[in-house]
Order: sequence, then C-alpha cells, then structure tokens
Amino acid sequence: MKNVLEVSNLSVDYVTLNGSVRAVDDVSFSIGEEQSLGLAGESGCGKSTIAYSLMRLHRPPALIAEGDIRLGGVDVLALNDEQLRMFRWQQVSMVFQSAMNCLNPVVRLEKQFFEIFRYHGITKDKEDARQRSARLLELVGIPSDRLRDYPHQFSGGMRQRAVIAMALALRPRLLILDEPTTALDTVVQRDILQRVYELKKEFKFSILFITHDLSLMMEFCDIVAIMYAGKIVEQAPAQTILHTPRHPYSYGLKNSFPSLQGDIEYMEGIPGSPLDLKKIPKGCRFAARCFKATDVCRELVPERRHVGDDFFDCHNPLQPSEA
Ligand SMILES: Nc1ncnc2c1ncn2[C@@H]1O[C@H](COP(=O)(O)OP(=O)(O)OP(=O)(O)O)[C@@H](O)[C@H]1O
Repeated sequence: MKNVLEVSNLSVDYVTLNGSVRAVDDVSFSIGEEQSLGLAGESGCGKSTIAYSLMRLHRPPALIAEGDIRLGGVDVLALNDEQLRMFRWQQVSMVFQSAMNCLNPVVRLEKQFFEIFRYHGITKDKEDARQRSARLLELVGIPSDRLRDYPHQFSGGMRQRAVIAMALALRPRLLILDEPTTALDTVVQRDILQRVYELKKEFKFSILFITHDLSLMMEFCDIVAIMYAGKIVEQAPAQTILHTPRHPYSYGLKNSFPSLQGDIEYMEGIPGSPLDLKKIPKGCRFAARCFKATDVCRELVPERRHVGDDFFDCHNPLQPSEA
C-alpha cells in the first residue's frame, strides 16, 4: 500500500520560561492510502500536538525540534506561507472538538462554503459553489435547503456535520479528526463517524483519528498507535490491540474501557498518574506504573521490537495468553 503520510522522528517541544518539555519525542508512523490510523493514549501524551504539527498549525510555545513530515510526497516542514495556505484544506484538513464554533453564527452557511471555494480558486461562480455545497451537506446528512440558514439555527451535531462537509470540500488526501464528536451524544457521534467512513470510501482519503473513546476507535480504525508520555509505544491493527496487545500500557488502556470488555462489572484501570514530562526517568517511561516491570525496565530504555508491520517498545511484553 502506498503511504499518504510519512512522519519520521518527529519531536516537538514546548519552550516556556519555566523550562522546556518534549511533548512529542522521536515519533515515527505512516498512514497508507484510504487507511485510518487511530492515536490513543491518556490526556497529555501528545496526540493533539502531533495533529497540529502535521498541519503546521502549532503555535509558540510549541516548536518542532526535529523530524520530517511528508504528505503525498511533499515536505510539509519546507512549505512557505503561500504553499501552506494551499496545502491546508486541499491536501489535509482537520476537524477538532470545538470546530463547530469556528463557523460564523451570523453568516449563512452557503456564503461560508462559497468563501472556501473562492479562496482556494475552485470556483468564483456562486451557483456552481451552491451545487457543490448542497451535495456535500447531503453527504453528511443535512438537507441541502439548510444552506440558506445561519449556523446559530443549527444544533451542535449539525454544525459539526457542516464543518466536516467543509473539511472535505476540497477533497483532501488526509482528514485529521481530533475528538471530532466528543461534545455530542453517543448516537449522534456514531452516526457522524459512520458517514465520514462512507465518505472515505467514496472520496478515497485517509484518516488520522484521535479520540479518548477507545470503543469508537476500535470500531472505525484499521491501525491503532498507542502513545505514552510523548512516544508511540505500540502500533498494530485495531483487532490486535483489542485482543492481544503486547505492551502492558496498551493492555491497561483497553481494560479501562468497560464497553470493550463485554459484560464485566468492574474496570481495571491503570495505577498511578501520567508521567510528568519534566521528570523523564532513565529506563522505560511506563515502568513505575507497570505490573510487569523488572529491574531492566527501570534501567534501560526498551528497544523497538517488530512483528511484521506491527511494533512495540517493551522489555517484558505480554504473551498472547496473558492478554
Ligand atoms: N501551551 C502549552 N504550553 C506548555 N506545555 C504544553 C502546552 N500545550 C501542551 N503542552 C504539553 O504538551 C503535552 C501534550 O499535550 P497534548 O495537548 O498534545 O496532549 P493530548 O494527548 O492531545 O491531550 P488531550 O487528550 O488532553 O487533548 C502536555 O502534557 C503538556 O505537558
């Protein structure tokens, strides 16, 4: 499979007067054509920092310290401002949790769609733009006669659908979804994601999906990358992470979700709290919270072990019978 996105050795720092933290540390991953990759991990592990870096939307104090990002073969970090303007929306677009609030509440939806088409040189013809927008709206489940409405007349779910329609307006190769439906109720969440995945088949784009809801992630993603304290510690197909994870952190994370476990009555959870990025220990970052940790874990950073396309960074991985 051809890769749409290739991220190599990406490190991102937050440089503040109180010192600097490396929020993303030497992260590499790729996403193939029409593939969807989920990024999972506890709050603060660096997921959004990666997402914003991919679009070069990161702002100070965030600083990309090292690495290489290629999208469709284009060196993203080398783009100038004008190239970046065209690159966003046309090559990659992003829908985040509060994206629905980015719509101007007092400008008709129709006009907001038209501005996207005009700004990116797709069309200056209002009727052409209207037809394109109407189709996009229908695709995300909004009747096209609502184009003349103002966003303040829409529910939260409809506004988020409209934003997704806009994100797909220029047929990007990659759609980044960062907690896109978290503010919405579960039925609406699932319906919106189902539509996005149907559109993925039709428009043939790839997806980077970030969510705290592991059950949604397992349902909608081909591959899942598990992050802990700025690093990807395991990557494998969703079904492998679900049934036979190798890293104890992946195991703990999926066991924190009762909906993934069927009819269990209690959640195991993960003891302790996420790592303070200002105090990185010398061995494995997860050792202090890990039920499989031994002396070597506290001394040495684990080397990456590959199994086909999958990998995990662990001295004492779980055996399939333990998962
Ligand atoms: N503006 C900032 N200034 C300083 N440090 C920051 C800033 N934003 C983020 N960080 C640091 O970067 C780390 C990663 O943050 P990020 O938002 O990428 O995590 P996340 O995994 O997306 O979390 P969440 O799931 O809560 O959105 C945080 O733990 C924090 O230490």
